[in-house]
Amino acid sequence: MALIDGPVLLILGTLLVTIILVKSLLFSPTIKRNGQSLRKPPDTLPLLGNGIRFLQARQTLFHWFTSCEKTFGYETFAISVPTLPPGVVINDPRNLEFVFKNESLFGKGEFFKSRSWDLFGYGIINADGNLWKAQRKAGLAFLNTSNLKVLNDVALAQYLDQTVELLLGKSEDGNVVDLQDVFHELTSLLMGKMAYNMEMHTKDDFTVGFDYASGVTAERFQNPLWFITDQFRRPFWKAIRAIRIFGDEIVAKAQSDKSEKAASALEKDRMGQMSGSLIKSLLDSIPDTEIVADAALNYLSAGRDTTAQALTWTFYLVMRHQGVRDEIQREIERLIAQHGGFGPSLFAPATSPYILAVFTEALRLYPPVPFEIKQAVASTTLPDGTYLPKGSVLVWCTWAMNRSHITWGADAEEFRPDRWIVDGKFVAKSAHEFPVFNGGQRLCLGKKMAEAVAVKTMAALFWMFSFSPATAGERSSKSSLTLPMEGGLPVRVQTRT
Ligand code: HEM
Repeated sequence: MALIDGPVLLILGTLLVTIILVKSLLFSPTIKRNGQSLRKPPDTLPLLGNGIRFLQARQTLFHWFTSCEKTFGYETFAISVPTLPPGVVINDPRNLEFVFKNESLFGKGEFFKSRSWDLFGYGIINADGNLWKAQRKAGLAFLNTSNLKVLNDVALAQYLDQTVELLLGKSEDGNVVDLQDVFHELTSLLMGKMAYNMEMHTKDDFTVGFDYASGVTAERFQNPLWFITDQFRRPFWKAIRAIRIFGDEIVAKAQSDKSEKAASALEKDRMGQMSGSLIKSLLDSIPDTEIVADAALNYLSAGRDTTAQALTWTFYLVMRHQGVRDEIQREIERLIAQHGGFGPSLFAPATSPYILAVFTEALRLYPPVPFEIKQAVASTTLPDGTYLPKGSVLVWCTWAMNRSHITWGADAEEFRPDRWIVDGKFVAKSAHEFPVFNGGQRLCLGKKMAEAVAVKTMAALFWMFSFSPATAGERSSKSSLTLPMEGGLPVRVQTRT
C-alpha cells in the first residue's frame, strides 16, 4: 500500500513542486567524487529526484535499494528528496567501516531526530554526547555477564516454560497460533521483569500504541511533508500521550521499589535481585526523571521488539527449509547426548554453532533495523573519495547490503545457514560487512542477549514441537522503524513424537 494517495497526493504534489523550485534556487548540492557529481539511480526524476519513490510502501523501497545495489555495486550514489539536504547511499563496507570508526563525524543529526523526537525523546536511540554516554553506561551495567546469566538461565527458562505450556495447549486443540505474538509476549515478559520489575504483555495498551506510533514515525522518513500531514493524525498523538504516561509509570514504580527496605533485597532469589536493574541504574545515573522515562522506553523498544521479530522471521524461514530443520534437530540431539539430558543452560551461542548460524542467517535476510541514517556533523571525505559537505545525509540499507552478491556471493538471496560455519565452528563477519547490530561505539548493546535468547528459544521449541505455516505465500513486513511481520505468523503446531 502507498503511504499517501488520491487528492491528498495532488495537494502535496503542488506543495512539493513549490518547495523544490525555492530550494533549487537557494541551494546547489556539492557532494562530489574526484570533482564529478555522483551517479543517480536510473529512475531519478528532474526536480522531484527520488521523492516519489520514497512515498511508496516500505517493502517496495527495500526492493528498490536492493536493485540500486545491483546497479551500482559498491559505488556510492546520490539520492535527492525535495525539502531534504543532499544525500548519498553507501554500500561499500570500507565506507561503512569509516563511518563506524568516526562516530564523531556522523551524528544522528537533525534529519533523524526531528522525525523520531515524538517517539524517542531524550532516549539513547536519539541521544548524542553526555546524554548518550550516561544511558549507555546504565545499559552496560544491566547487561553485564552475571546479569545475563540470570536473565538466560533463570528468567528466560521460566518464561519459556510458560511458552511451551501455551503451545502444548494449541497442539492439543489444533488451533492456529500467531508465533509473532508468542515471541512478543516472551520478550515482553522477559524485558519487563528484568529491566523494569514490571509485568508487561504484548496486548497492553502501551505496546499496541507504540507499535502504531513506530509505523507513523517510520513513514516520516519517506514523506517529506510529514510535519504537515502528521498534524492531522489524531490517533498518533493519542498513542504518543499513552506512551509518555507509561514511561512515567515505569519511573514511578521504580522509585517506589527503591524506597522499599534495602534489607529485603538480601532475602530475594537471583531473579529477584536482578529484576528492575536497568531502571535502577538509569535512576542512579540520570537526575532528570523525564529523561529516565524516555531512556526506559527506548530500551524497551530496542530490546524486546527486535528480538521477537528476529525470532519470527527465523521460524518462518526454517519452516520453509526442511534440510535446515533437520540439521537443527541433529545439533540439539548431539548436545543432549553429550550432557545426558535437556537442561536450561545447555544451549548457548558458544555451544550451538548451527543454531546460532540459522539465527544469524535469518537476521541477514530480515534485519530488524533495515535502514540507518546519519548526518555529517562536519565536512568529510569517505575512503572512496566521496566528499560530503556538512549536513549531508548518509544512508545505508542493511537489507540491501545483506543481499550484495559482491559480499555474499551469487547465492546471496538464498537462506543458507552453512555460510556461517567453517570447520564446524560459527565464524562471524565484521560489523561493516554485516551491519545488523550496527557497529563502532554504537554497536547494539543487546547483541549477546539477543543471540542467547534466540538460541535457547529455538532449541527449546524445535526440540518439543514441529511447526507448519497456516497460510500459504510469502510474508512481508509492515511499516515500522523495525521489521514486524505484516499480519503476524499464523502456524499450526504439533508435539514431536
Ligand atoms: C536481534 C535483535 C537486535 C537487533 C538486530 C538489534 C539491532 C540494533 C541496531 C541496528 C542498533 C543501532 C540503532 C541506531 O542507532 O540507529 C541497535 C542499538 C541498540 N540496541 Fe539493539 N538490537 C537487537 C537487540 C537488542 C537487545 C536485546 C537490547 C537490550 C536491551 C538492545 C539494545 C540496544 C541499545 C541500547 C541500542 C543503542 C546503542 C547506542 O546507541 O549506543 N538491542 N540495536
